[in-house]
Amino acid sequence: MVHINNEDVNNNEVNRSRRFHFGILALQGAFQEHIHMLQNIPQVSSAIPIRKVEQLATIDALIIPGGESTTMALIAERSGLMEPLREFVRSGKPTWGTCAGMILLANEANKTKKGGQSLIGGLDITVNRNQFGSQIDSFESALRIENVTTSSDHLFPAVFIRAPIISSINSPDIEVLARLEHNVGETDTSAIVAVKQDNLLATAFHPELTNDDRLHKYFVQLTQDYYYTGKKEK
Ligand SMILES: NC(=O)CC[C@H](N)C(=O)O
Repeated sequence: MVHINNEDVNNNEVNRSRRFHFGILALQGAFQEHIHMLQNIPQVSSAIPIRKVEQLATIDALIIPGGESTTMALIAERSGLMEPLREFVRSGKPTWGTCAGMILLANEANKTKKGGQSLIGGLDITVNRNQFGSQIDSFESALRIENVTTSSDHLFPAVFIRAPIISSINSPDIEVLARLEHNVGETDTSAIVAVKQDNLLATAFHPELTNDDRLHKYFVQLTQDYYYTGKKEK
């Protein structure tokens, strides 16, 4: 093994060669696809399924996948993961929620089952679950995404499956990254479908179900920036 003496090398360069450990919450839903997508990105050292509390300490960043947010929350409660997940998010470490994962990261959710549902929280947004109803169960839409698609680029192929939308932004710290490009049923182009707040990212759709890894690369970049430029504790 090559030993690098930190004092001989510019500290920054040493840090910038670092690769990162990603965890994907694997209680239910589309976690395997996220793992595959991350594994092909050079800066990713590992992408592991997270099922136990102690695994959270081994990762630099977390993805909460799509699936069924009520089921995921129930399993998380039962396996004692809910509070440690909240703690992970509170620590400021990069976390990305897709679809059901976005619902879980929201501080508030509408159209929840009777009695509400428990959330991890962290993002100052309100989400509307199942925004598109059963008539339009799933659809694909090409999106412009801030920081991810450039004007010369092709748009992002976003797959929406019983998707939520962000119905309200409750803090000036929320950056809107994407809105619907076309009306879908009753939902018009004002509907917000991707946001960022510090190191928290949320998308209403499923980027892991496409061949387009731009959002995964963006999340890896966010993780790099977080560990290179100092942690922004909240
Ligand atoms: N594709 C998805 O993740 C669907 C989310 C699901 N409708 C929920 O409320 O949790």
